[in-house]
Formats: sequence, C-alpha cells, structure tokens
Amino acid sequence: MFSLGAIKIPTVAFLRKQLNTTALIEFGKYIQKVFPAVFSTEFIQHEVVGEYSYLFTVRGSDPQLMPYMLLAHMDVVPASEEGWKFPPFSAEEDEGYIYGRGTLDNKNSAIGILQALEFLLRRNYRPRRSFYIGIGHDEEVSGLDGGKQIAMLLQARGVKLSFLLDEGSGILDGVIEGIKSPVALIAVTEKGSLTLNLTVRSDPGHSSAPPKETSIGILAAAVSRLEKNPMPRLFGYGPELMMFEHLASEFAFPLNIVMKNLWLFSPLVSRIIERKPTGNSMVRTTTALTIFKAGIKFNVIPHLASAAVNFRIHPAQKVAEVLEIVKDTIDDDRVEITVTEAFDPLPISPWDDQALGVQIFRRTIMDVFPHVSSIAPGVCIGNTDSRHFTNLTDAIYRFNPVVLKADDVSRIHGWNERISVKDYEKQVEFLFQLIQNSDIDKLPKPHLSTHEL
Ligand SMILES: CCCCCCCC/C=C\CCCCCCCC(=O)N[C@@H](CCCCN)C(=O)O
Ligand SMILES: [Zn+2]
Ligand SMILES: [Zn+2]
Repeated sequence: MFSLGAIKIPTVAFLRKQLNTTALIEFGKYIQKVFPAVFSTEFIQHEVVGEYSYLFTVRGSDPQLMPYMLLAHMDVVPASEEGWKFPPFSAEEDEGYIYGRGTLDNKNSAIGILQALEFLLRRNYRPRRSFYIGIGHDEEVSGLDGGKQIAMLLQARGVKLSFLLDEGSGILDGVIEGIKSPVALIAVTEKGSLTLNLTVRSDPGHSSAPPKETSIGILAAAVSRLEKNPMPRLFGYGPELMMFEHLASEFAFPLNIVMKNLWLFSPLVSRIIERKPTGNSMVRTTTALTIFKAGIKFNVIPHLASAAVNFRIHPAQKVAEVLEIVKDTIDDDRVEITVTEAFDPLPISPWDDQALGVQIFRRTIMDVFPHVSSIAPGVCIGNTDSRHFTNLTDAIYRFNPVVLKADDVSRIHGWNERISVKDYEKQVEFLFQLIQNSDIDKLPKPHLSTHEL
C-alpha cells in the first residue's frame, strides 16, 4: 500500500533557492518512521547529503560484485489548487487511484524503493551485491545540491557502478499510435536542454503616442518565429531509430514493414508521429515558450519585455547548433539572447547481451509484467538526476516500472497526477524482484520467449 503520508508532504521545488525546506525535513523524518528496518539494519548506512537528500549504502555479502544504484527524488513541481479533481497534496483515493503531486514523479519511486527494501529486510534478506539508493531533494530544479552532491560524494569514495536506474520512462500502453499492447521503454539516453532568456529594451513612454514597434511587439514576433519554425526533423538519426526497430513487430502490416525499414521511411514516419506532442519530442529538438513578462500599466509603454524559451535537444544535435538556429530564426539584433542553462544530450548507455543492467531489467519486467510484449531502448524526453552520475558508470537507464496510458503522460507536471493502487504495488514488486535478480554474478542465458529481446 502506498505510504499516503509521503504525498501529503508538500515538498515543492520552485527554484533552486526556493524549496519548501520544512517539507523536505518532514519527508526525511517520515521515511525514518515508516521504514524502520532500512534505518536500523547493521549493513545499511544512511547519510544526509546536501542537507535534505538521502544516500543509503546497502553493503552486500559479496564484495566482489560491482555495486549498482537506484535513484529517485522526493521533491515535486508546484501544483495549482484549481484544475484537480482532488487537492494535489490530499492523497485522496478514488476508484482505485491515489491522486496527488508526486504520485508518478517521483515519490512512487522514492517510497517504492524503500518499501521493497523494507519488505526484504523483514524477511531477513541480505543482498549479495551491494547497492546504493539516492533520494534527491532538488531534481525538479537541477539536482545540483542533491543528486549531484551524492554523485560527487560517491566519486570521491572511488565508487564505480555496474548500472544505475532512475525515473524517466515507463511501460507505455496505448501511448504510441499503432501499438496496441503495452511495451516497456527503458531510456538509454536523455535529451539535452537549452534555456534561453530573450530580452528587448525600448524607450518607455505614454501609450497615447506609441512608437511603431514596442518591446512587447518585437519580442512577441521573435518568439512567434521560434514557434512557427520548428527545429529540423532528426528522426532516425538518434537512438529512437533503435527504439522503433525493436518495436517494429508490434505494429500491424504494413506499418511493421515501414518501421523495419526506417532508413527508407523515416521522413514519412516522422511526419506522422510529429503530430502529437510526445511523438514530436522523438522527432526533433522541441521549442517551448514558457515565460513571457512585460508591462506594468495599461497606459505605460514598457521599457522591458522578456521571455524564456526551453529547448529539449534531440540526441543527434548539440547546444551550439541549436543556438545558431535560434539566432538565425530570430534574426533581430534588438533581441538580446542569454543562456540560462545548457547541456548536450546524454551519452547512450549500452544495450546488448553484455549489459548487465539491461539483462536484469528484462528478466524482472518479464517476471512482474508478463503482459508486456516488447522491451525496447528509448529516449527520455525530460531530464533526470541520473545525468550527474556519468563519471560513475556508462550504464545509466531511465525506467519507472509503471504502466502509463495515453492520458497519463500529461498528468506528469500537469493536473490530476495519479497512480493506481495496483500499479504502485506492481512497482514495489518490480523493485523487490530487481534487488534479488541483481544478485546474480553472471548474465542469464538469453531468454527464448515471445518477448522482444
Ligand atoms: C512516439 C512516442 C514516444 C513517446 C515517449 C513518451 C514517453 C513518456 C513517458 C514518460 C514521461 C517521462 C517524463 C520524464 C521525466 C522527467 C523528469 C523531470 O520532470 N525532470 C525535469 C528536470 C528539470 C531540471 C531543471 N533543469 C525536467 O525535465 O524538466
Ligand atoms: Zn522526476
Ligand atoms: Zn518532474
């Protein structure tokens, strides 16, 4: 059963220096109360990192086995009171669903990991392979003070990981047009990000004698040009090619043939899948106008107009290239462009028979979600704390073991975020099995089943 108390704690992260620290402290106390075995077992060390994040070191009985890591975060994005069926921090249960900010992103993982470990400890289970659990407190605002500090601490201790599992993808059921059965997408990379601040300054004055162009008009035209001129289609040039090739047999004829031959059909496929926002995010670097500020009074021409634009960079592109395209598209020197945040897409993690993490995930997914018909490498369209761990392993995977239906994706950061009680229990079961399956020292033999391998 979901620890509903965790959802009721409003661990909202608004800006890096605007966190609800009272709630973060309360969350720390809460997990100590509900997971007593995790906090008192002799072979588990817990540390508070960056004031509010938690790092657990679970010492396995066999020091020869290279450790792995499970990552999650306790902070959530803000939630408005209106628009929700139930208040976002009420953890109300309705028709088998628990509603609340953080039920999918990402208290389900934070609590689910600790719950699975608590269950194992109560059964006197001691893992053979050591592992780390990181619960960040500021993932939604960069992870610099939480997740990144955990990574730096482990790096300073000389830790190397065999693999790392974080949030960022899931079991998609009816999300990809043309695929009827649920498919597990394990993201092997995540898109890069570029956030630009655009500013236009012009002389202030009386609205009764306006200039031909105002700061607002100039800026509005610039952002509109960005929106009307999407970044180039790059479908088929990144790991999404691998994803669709793996999923090809899930499509009915003739789409299965099309997907198997993306070298020929990718221009056609990209035009179809870009029509939906999630599909579009696979096709290109996305452009999102997220902040627009100007004006103080209806009869005053404002001196300043500013906007923020957030680009999520396709794995086949880099920050510098996106910036060049933006400058060419705006093509107006009056628009001052400054970079607020920028990083390239993350490296692509191994996806082959030698990749221990992948084999363990496959086996665990098949154990716990037998109705999943394919397991494929995917691309995380958002960003996760795992990007701070690239010095510890090249095997970083993003996968939340939760079934997401078409309307669930927009609940993440949106209204009515929810998880079904059944899905949460499955998540705990997955983690419970995963920890045990990770104790193998050799890779399992390739599985001969109808599953996509
Ligand atoms: C052809 C269709 C394929 C569709 C694939 C869509 C899969 C959608 C599944 C799950 C959605 C995952 C959401 C990603 C998690 C992102 C976590 C997050 O919100 N991170 C923040 C970090 C902000 C850090 C500050 N710079 C973010 O990305 O904004
Ligand atoms: Zn998240
Ligand atoms: Zn999020």
